[in-house]
Amino acid sequence: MFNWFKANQAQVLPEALQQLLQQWQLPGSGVPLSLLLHSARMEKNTLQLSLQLPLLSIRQPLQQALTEAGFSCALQLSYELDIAPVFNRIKQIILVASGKGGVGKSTTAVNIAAALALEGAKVGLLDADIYGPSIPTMLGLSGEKISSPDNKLMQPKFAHGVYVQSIGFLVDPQQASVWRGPMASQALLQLLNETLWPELDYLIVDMPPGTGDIQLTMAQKLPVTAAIVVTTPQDVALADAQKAISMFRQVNIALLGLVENMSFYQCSQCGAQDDIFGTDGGVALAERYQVPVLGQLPLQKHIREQADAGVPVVLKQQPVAQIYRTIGQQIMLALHWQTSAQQRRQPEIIITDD
Ligand SMILES: Nc1ncnc2c1ncn2[C@@H]1O[C@H](COP(=O)(O)OP(=O)(O)OP(=O)(O)O)[C@@H](O)[C@H]1O
Repeated sequence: MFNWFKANQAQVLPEALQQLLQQWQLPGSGVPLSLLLHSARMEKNTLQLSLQLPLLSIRQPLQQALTEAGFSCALQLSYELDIAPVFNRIKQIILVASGKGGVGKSTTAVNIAAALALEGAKVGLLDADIYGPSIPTMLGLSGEKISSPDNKLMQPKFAHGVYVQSIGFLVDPQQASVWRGPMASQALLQLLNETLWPELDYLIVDMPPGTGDIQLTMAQKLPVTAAIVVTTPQDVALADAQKAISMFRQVNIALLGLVENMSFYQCSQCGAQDDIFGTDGGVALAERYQVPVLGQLPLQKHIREQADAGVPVVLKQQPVAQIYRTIGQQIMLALHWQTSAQQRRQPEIIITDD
């Protein structure tokens, strides 16, 4: 249970407001807000909620619910992730993988990273795709070179709310694509180790496509929190996605779920849909392996255009942006439930006069 107020510092919340906060659920997921609260307090007509997750997207609907219930207070959201870092100042590392190339893994990684940043999270994105580091282009950073203030550690780039490091900033992609497993995983570890990452809640790693030696070694060497597999719905991609799921199971990395990309084609003119890669293949695969489907994205011109323009589509007023935001939120929630109870801060004791 959480605190309604901190003793001696603020007034007790009115009963009706306590009730509203008890009952209110996150739009979409239906998760009770009360499960995600550290504390709630009213100060100078501002309701201050300290959350266990960065969830800026709830501000507007919650404010609306408060107004509708007759509370005219302002709303202030803050968060504190009670998780011990897995690596230096990085709290969680999430791999984005695919069994097959070209299914939209990097596009998904970029949009998820930007979606988490929109929630107010501290996010990093590490582009480990030695076969085609496309993250710099997708974040408008192509041609950039990494600088090192102390000639030892590298300064990550910052774009659209995300700290970025890419193998593409450092080496010629032609050269990197012929690396063998140990070289590639060594380079990845170096990128992780020798970058001046600030404090991060989430570091998203865009893995090279496939399930071979390189991917396996990388997955094993990194202090990974969890993974996501991106697939398209057609049979050839699904067979490879299956291998990716097996690979993570083999090395005991928790799989948060599947993202089915290019689930259907959506015409940018008339909105008509067509299942050019088949229907719900990713959903069937997820069912078979008992993993959640985090989201289904259409094959849509806006997604590709925004990727080429260096501004992830999630930042735009597009219906598809909401799908990425939902995926981002699901990832945060899944990681949150996964975190062991012991790791979380114990709730503070409420001291009252009676
Ligand atoms: N849902 C989508 N709708 C339209 N275009 C998309 C979609 N997803 C990805 N693309 C486009 O498809 C191309 C490949 O995407 P992306 O680079 O993300 O794939 P990948 O799986 O990371 O590839 P690689 O195997 O090279 O790592 C890009 O041009 C991207 O803009």
